[in-house]
Order: sequence, then structure tokens, then C-alpha cells
Amino acid sequence: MSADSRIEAITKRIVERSKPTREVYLDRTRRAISKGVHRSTLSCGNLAHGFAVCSPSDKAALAGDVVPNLGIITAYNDMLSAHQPFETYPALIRQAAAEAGGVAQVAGGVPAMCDGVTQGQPGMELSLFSRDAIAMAAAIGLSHNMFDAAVYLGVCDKIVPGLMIAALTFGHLPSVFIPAGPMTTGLPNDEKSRIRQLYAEGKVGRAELLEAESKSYHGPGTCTFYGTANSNQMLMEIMGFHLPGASFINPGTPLRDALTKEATKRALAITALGNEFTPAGEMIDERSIVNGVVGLHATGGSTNHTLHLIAMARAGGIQLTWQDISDLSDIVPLLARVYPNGLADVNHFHAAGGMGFLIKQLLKAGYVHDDVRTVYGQGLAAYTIDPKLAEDGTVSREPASEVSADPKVLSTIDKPFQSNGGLKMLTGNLGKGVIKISAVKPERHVIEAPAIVFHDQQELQDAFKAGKLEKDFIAVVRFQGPKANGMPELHRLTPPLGVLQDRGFKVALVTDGRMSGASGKVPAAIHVTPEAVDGGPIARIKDGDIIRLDAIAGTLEVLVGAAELASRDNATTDLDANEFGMGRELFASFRRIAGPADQGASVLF
Ligand SMILES: O=C(O)[C@H](O)[C@@H](O)[C@H](O)[C@H](O)COP(=O)(O)O
Ligand code: SF4
Repeated sequence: MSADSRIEAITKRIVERSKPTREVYLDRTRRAISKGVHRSTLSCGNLAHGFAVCSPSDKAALAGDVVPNLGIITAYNDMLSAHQPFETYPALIRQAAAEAGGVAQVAGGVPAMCDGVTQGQPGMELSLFSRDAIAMAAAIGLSHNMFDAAVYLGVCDKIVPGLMIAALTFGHLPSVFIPAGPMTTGLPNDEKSRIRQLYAEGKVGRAELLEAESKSYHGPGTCTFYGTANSNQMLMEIMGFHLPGASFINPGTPLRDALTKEATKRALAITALGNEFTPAGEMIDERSIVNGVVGLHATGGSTNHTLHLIAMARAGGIQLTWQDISDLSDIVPLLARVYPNGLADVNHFHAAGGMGFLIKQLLKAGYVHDDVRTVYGQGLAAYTIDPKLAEDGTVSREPASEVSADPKVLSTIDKPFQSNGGLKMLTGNLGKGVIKISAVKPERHVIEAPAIVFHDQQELQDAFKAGKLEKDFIAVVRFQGPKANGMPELHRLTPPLGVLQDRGFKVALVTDGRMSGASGKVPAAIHVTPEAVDGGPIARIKDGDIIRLDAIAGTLEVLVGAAELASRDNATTDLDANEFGMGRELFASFRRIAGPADQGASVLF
């Protein structure tokens, strides 16, 4: 089925815009492909080092260039509940590779930060930069050049984007992403947030808060809210880097292990040594990227992808813009209500029909391109399935239902929860920004109130505790951009602003920083660019200025005359404290060269 004409038109304009960079990218990728199986270009010394620890049979296999060798890039560590299961994956992958007549080696590890552990802490100022550091670290592993394909073990926020940048940089290799799946459901996310607001109001102590948090985050697997990590899983599936149905199967289950083994065998089957060669750089094209953006809107995905998807696309020579994302938002309806866009979690989403049901609905409406290549073969329709464990312990796939098993969580194209997607671009005399409206009540889509300016999130929290914010206001939290302090998530502002909003005040946030994918209920104009430290207009806002945030019209304005605004000096602030400590001194060059938010806030492009 062909895509909706509006989707086709946006795809075509991305193709046109990207032509110069996409042609250079494809030429480089095809030249790398033409060099053939790369082990054969290594000298004996290189090769001997490369397989020194292998078994004699694997050495024999790798000495030639007819047995495929899989490079594993792993983001395993014990800090992310979502990545802890990867500890045992290399052994399972090696076993599956051997069963398929191939070899698998861990090419290298990459760092992975848990944004939940660093939220509100100095470490969060390394978070965004860790995406590009992960891409660089993966490249170091793959540069051993021993591999016919790669598998990537990563789930969370900056890790999958960084790994995809690497996969497209090594676009001559087939790449399969292997997830670990969501944590089982614990304390409901809205109950966790209620306890947090009580703690912010001083009505419960740390013991009650820690008990609630520990019941919410209680075991291996991805946190169950629909934040950036689970948005990543949705993206990897709808863009064709996952096997169909792989995203939301819990860790430590037979089906999870069956999917991991199947992904390993599939990666070995799509190398240049077989008949289905599927190099990542040719597999992913503008249609895949548009399918990813559509999936983001249809599920109410993370605002962080207005940064990451742009950087991921650029790695493949594709130029995606906020205007593209915003225009797609006007077309694609919201079909999922998963926290913070609702009360359900990703386990409920999967039980209601999950990715197979969602993709079936989007294909039916023509909102996604079916004519795409994936690691599974040709066509997105192959992903309209429900994964099951077969009698023989392998994966079987049944057609996805036409009917949602829980219409309150996952709905159909003809009964969407919202007529448009979650992410809007905002423009006006403060520059550009983005807002996620899928989690904000309609009566709060337009907010006009006096500004109160803060230069860090602790100042706002202190003002809240001192009772100074019991009023209608728009919090302007500036000097939070990539060049200022690494563009941390300001998710710790959600509880105090949520309390004030629940008390009936009109509140909103305007910042050149970021929010968590788990942030939602308070209207927030984020990623404002140009950032304050670059002299953006956000640096000229004064306390008391009236600001109007209009998510319907897509505007963000300070209601001050142009001459008056231009005549003002840019505010400055002392960022010395952000230059050192917790490793921030090692990222000074990243802060100096980071690109603007609307181009992915990257140090790589
Ligand atoms: O973008 C995201 O999804 C967030 O970065 C998320 O990964 C982060 O861990 C949140 O901080 C978790 O939410 P809480 O902090 O509310 O637990
Ligand atoms: S979803 Fe966020 S909090 Fe949960 S493990 Fe991943 S990074 Fe950490």
C-alpha cells in the first residue's frame, strides 16, 4: 500500500534536501562495500592478534573469508536496569553463531549512562554528550575490521542513538539491534509521581519516597514508562533494525532468548557472504527515517528524539528538520496512551497488541512506508505480527490482531486519542523550540503568564520550597544548552511545577535545556535555540515579561517590542561550576563545538 500523499510529499522534500550529503554518504559506503570481506585485507599479524583467543576451529574459520564473523558491540553495565541483562548475551550469541556456522566476537564495549541515576546530578551534564562518545567508542570496536556484520546490545536514552550513528557510519556492514526488554510492571508510574509530589510538598519523607521508587524500579529490564529508552525500542522496530516483535518481551524469558538467538542467525544470514546482503547504510533511507518519526508521533514518544533522530539521520547523510517532525505531527494521530501520556506502561502496550498492532494501523492509513528494507527482509508489513514461543523453542509469529486487546491503551486510526502526534515545533521572537503536547491537557496548550527567570534548576526548586512560586508564571530556566553545561535533562522540575499546576496555577517552562522522555504533564517549551550562552533572545528575557506559549499555533513569544528586546543586553551567568567535577573537565571541547539543538546538538557533524 502506498503512503498517504502528505507523507510522500514530506519524504520527497527530505530526499531532495538530503541529495548532496546522501550521495556522498552512499558513495563512501559503496566503496567500503566494494573492498569485500574485510578480514582478507588484514595482514597475518593483524589477523593473528584478532583471533588469538579463538578456538582452533574458529581460527581456521576466520583465517578464510567464507565463514561470517559477527562483531558484538555491547553497552552492558550494572548501572542501567535495562542493560544489566546484556551481561550474559555474548555467550548466547556465540552459541547461536556457532549453530549457524558462523563466529561471533565482542568487538568492543561502549559506555552507558543511566539518566535515572544522574537525573538532577552533575553527571547529567555528560548525558547528551555520551551519545556521541558512544558512537565513537563503537567505532573503536568496529575498527578492528574483522567483521562481516555487527550486532548492537543497547537500549537506553543516548545509547541506541549513539549505536545507530555508529551503525550508519559503518554502513557497509549489516547491523542488527538486540534489545533486552522491559522490566515487569511494578508500582504504577502515576502512583510513583504522586508520591514524588507529596515529597516535594514535604508531606512524606525520604523513606516513603525511596520505598515508592524502589517498587517502581525493581528489577532487570527497561523502566516501564514511555520515555526515551522505550521510544528507542519502538524506533528500532519500526525502522527495521530489530527483528519483528523483539522490542517489548521481558528479559529472562524463553522468548527473549529465542529472539536473541534468532537475531544472531539473521545477522549472519544478511552478510555479503550470503544471498541477502543488507548493509545498514543502504537499508536505512529517508523512508525509514520518516517511519521512525511517524512511530514517535503515534506513540507519544520522547522529546529527546527531536535531537537524536536528527543526529542519527545525519550519520546516514539524511537531513531531517524540526519542521519535518512538526509537519508529520499535524498528520499522524496519537494511538497509544502510555505513561506519561496515560496510565499504562509498555507491558500493557505490548499486551494490548504492541508494535505489530500499531504498525498494522499505520500501514492501513498509509502513514508509514511499506516499501522499506529491514534486517528481516523487504517490507514493513512483515512487522505486523505478534511474537510467540514455538514448541521447538524458536520464535513463531502470528498476524497482529485488527482489534486492540485494550482500547484504552492502544487505539485504532479511526478512533485516535488525539488527532495529531505529540511533538510540535515552536517559533517566534525567542527563536525555535519544541513541545510535547501528548501528555499535556488541552486546556494547557496555550499559556500566557509573567516570566520568572532562573539560571539553574536548583534555584527554581529553592524558590518553590520558600513558597515564592504560588502564582501564575512561566519559569524561564536558561544557560542549560549544549554549550553552556551539556544540555542536561531538567526532569526534577516536574514535581514542583506539577504541584503548582495541580493547585490551579497556570505554569509552564521555557528552557534551552532538555526534559526527560518521562516528563509530561506541565507544558514545556524546550530545546530553545539559539541558546542563552550563544546570545539567543532567551538571554534577554527579564522577570515580569509576559510570555505566551501557544502549542496550537506553534508559537513562543515574549510580549515585548522588538526594539526594546533588541536594546537589552544579554544576561550572563557564571558557568565555572559546570566546567569541573564528575568528569565535566574532560568534555570542555564538546561544550565548545556542540551544534545547535535543531541540528541534533552533536559534536560529530
Ligand atoms: O528521557 C528519558 O526517558 C529519561 O532520561 C529517563 O531515561 C530517565 O531515567 C528519567 O529520569 C527517568 O524518570 P525518573 O527520573 O522520573 O525516574
Ligand atoms: S530507562 Fe532511564 S532510568 Fe531506566 S534504565 Fe534506562 S536510562 Fe536508566
